[in-house]
Amino acid sequence: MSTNEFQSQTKAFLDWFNSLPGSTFSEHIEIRDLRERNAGRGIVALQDIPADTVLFTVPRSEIINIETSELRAKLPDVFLSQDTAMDLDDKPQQDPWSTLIIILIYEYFKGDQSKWRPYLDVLPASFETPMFWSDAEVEELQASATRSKIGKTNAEEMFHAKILPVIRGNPDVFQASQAKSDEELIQLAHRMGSTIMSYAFDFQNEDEEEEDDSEEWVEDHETKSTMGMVPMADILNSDAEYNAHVNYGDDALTVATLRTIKAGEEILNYYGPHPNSELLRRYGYVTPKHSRYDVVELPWKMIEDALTANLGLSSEQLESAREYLDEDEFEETFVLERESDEPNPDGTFANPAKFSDMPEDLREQLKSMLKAIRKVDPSCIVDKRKRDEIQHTVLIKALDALTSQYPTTIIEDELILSGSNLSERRKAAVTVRLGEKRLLQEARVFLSGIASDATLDDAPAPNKKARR
Ligand SMILES: C[S@@+](CC[C@H](N)C(=O)[O-])C[C@H]1O[C@@H](n2cnc3c(N)ncnc32)[C@H](O)[C@@H]1O
Repeated sequence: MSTNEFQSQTKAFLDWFNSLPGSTFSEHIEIRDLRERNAGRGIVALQDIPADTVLFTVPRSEIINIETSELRAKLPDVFLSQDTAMDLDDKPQQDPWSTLIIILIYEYFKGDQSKWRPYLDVLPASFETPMFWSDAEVEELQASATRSKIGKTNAEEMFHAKILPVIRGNPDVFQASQAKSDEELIQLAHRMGSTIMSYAFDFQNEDEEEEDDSEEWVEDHETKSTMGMVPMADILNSDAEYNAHVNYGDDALTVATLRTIKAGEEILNYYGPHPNSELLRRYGYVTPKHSRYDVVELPWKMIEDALTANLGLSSEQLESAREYLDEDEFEETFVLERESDEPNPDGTFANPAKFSDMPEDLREQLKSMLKAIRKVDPSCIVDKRKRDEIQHTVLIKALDALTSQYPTTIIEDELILSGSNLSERRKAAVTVRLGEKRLLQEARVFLSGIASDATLDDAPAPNKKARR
């Protein structure tokens, strides 16, 4: 898109936003074209702005969600089932995700008649997330577990089950849809789904959350959450260190600075403590600062393979040992991550993240497995000291096995990244896999640092992890 076209869309959006009753937009900030650094639009400070300054205000009435959309009244049956959490007349129950996709498709088809048209015009039509990558581009992620999370097929199954029937079943409501093939509608659902993934805000149980925000509770009440598109708040880009945040007021959302922002600095929101793999999957970009949250998924199978090789177990012995393990507690994969404090209240970090221990649940499962093997064949593991040695060796071997599944080394990846003419997608993929390899290396160094005669149980206790 030409710079002129891009800027006139930005201006139309800002004029529209300023015309909304109850909206505010500080004269000390500006929406800027950041495409040169592949960041689309963003908001930049025009002068130094002190901490705790409100930058803009978005009235709740202008958010696109089930509360503000006319669709709820037009298609009560479709959205009723979400409230009652029941399937009605075999119609699939809509969830917050599918609900917002349908609402956005409805507004898209309304074209100029949509009250959100200038806002919809500044939302993206294409995406850099791996869902839209070629096979060769995905291959660049190498052994990253994120490859199994791209989920294009699942998304399309959902669109066929929940989105298409609503549109096709209500041609008078989605009038412009009649000229579209099913395939075109699926592509439109992809576009809206990806927009939601990288732009929507989650208004999960806001009122109740104040009473009790334990993770358990949130899981129990998942169906009550709603998602919404918040004009202007979603123009903010993000990084692991950020300088602004969104306050959820009763009538409006306000965005305020967390610390002094210098003239020319970008205003950055916080999308969450995501590893680069997740940032890429959801938002289509990566940043050096997010690598502190990188994770690696270690499959239990690799631990078992290392155990089998180390102890010379037969597959029958392994099977028998596995039967002793508690099925309900059994984990197939373990997440390796660094210990990272929560960001400071001003959005900065006090300390770098640091690998401080193998996952507790992995150590427990390995210990249980070793006890089980001892029951199957007492000669394998004669005493506790031997058991600790085996644990140590097996963990190192498993890390090495996982590392060897990445076809290139850390040094090779660093060389690739320092080269020129790298496509943005390749750069992102190499950054993700390199971050995972570095974490694996740190885990290995950590394990090697524990003297082989010390027990893993003597390893430093993990401190509080950042909440995910
Ligand atoms: C909520 S939107 C932010 C506004 C967006 N830049 C735009 O032009 O509409 C999220 C998207 O912005 C981009 N983005 C956000 N933070 C970024 C960053 N630090 N670097 C590069 N791109 C970023 C990514 O494309 C992401 O999917």
